[in-house]
Amino acid sequence: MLARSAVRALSANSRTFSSSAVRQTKVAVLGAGGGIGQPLSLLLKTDPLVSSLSLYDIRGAPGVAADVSHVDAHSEVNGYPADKLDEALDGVQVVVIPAGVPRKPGMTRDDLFNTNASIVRDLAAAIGRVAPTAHILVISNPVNSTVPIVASTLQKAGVYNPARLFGVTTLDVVRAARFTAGIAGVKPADTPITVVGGHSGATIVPLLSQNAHGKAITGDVYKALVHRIQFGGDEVVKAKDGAGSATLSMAYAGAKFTNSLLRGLNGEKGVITPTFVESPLYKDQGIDFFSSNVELGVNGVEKIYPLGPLSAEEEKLLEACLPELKKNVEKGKAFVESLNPPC
Ligand SMILES: NC(=O)C1=CN([C@@H]2O[C@H](COP(=O)(O)OP(=O)(O)OC[C@H]3O[C@@H](n4cnc5c(N)ncnc54)[C@H](O)[C@@H]3O)[C@@H](O)[C@H]2O)C=CC1
Ligand SMILES: O=C([O-])CC(=O)C(=O)O
Repeated sequence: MLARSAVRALSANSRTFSSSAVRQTKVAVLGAGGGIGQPLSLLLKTDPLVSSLSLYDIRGAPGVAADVSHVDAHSEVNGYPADKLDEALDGVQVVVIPAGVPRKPGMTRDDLFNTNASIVRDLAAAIGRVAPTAHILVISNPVNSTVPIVASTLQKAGVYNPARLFGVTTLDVVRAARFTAGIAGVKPADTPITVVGGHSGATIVPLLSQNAHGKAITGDVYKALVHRIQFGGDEVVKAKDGAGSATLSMAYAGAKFTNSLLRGLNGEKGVITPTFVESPLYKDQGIDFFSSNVELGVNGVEKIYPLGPLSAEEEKLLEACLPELKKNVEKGKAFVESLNPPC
């Protein structure tokens, strides 16, 4: 039988081993009381790479936290009301932001700008102050503008690191895989589709030709598939008929992207997925942010991949994407600059 002191030493060692083998991460959700925030918080609670969850909202976060905290996963959960943003951000390494208003039928994502721009800017300023090295995952629309708003806000605060800022475009990737698989009669796992550009209508560019099943889809079926991927959000807004936009599929996509980032931060190699980041790909055309395949690693963005071979149709989609994306990105940057123009 082992002496009691030897047992204590062994269990101390195994604790040390397990905590260094898998880095556990404190994650905050800002907007945790909302349609996306609630199911996203639940899914993050079940992610073994999350050690602690900080749930913040101007309404209802302590209740959501009390509820989610009963799930028998190991992470601890705390909820913070409107006046406790700084406490919610204390010590977090990853912040996911689904705060802001969703669309109603007849609206574009850009119609959300007037309300969501200042919400996202204020949250970014708090992150810059309290958790300046956190990785920030922006869900709030219009993503094409809210990501530049976060970047410019952090830049002003002198703490911007482009390797740590991500627009979450995973729902486009999820939809592209699902819709393509449905047409091809295969599993979504067989139709991983790279989606590039931005996250609204014509700025969403699915590269179907890079997948064997996607490439086989042509003519009117191809056109309808591209339209459905680009306007999948509108499909949900219409079906919800005034009650908001995609929440459950977005929570799934948000949890999926967060898990990819956490795996990268943990040192896993080869974690590659599309995300909207500061990118060199179209900087020569004045577009600072672009979504393409990105390798995620210990520093966040490790490598930004070029688009690869495009079909003639995809070249045209890209041509339509770039001017609209440029406008959206510039609008976000101008919003922050206009508040305090550079001398
Ligand atoms: N990136 C993407 O693919 C997608 C983005 N979205 C966007 O996500 C956002 C949220 O959508 P839903 O959850 O459906 O809306 P929701 O209205 O159900 O929830 C938003 C939550 O944000 C909270 N909030 C508002 N101001 C806040 C602040 N200053 N600080 C913290 N929390 C604040 C509200 O109290 C509310 O609980 C919308 O802008 C929507 O367009 C939605 C689907 C997909
Ligand atoms: O369509 C919306 O407003 C919400 C969204 O971004 C999406 O579902 O892709």
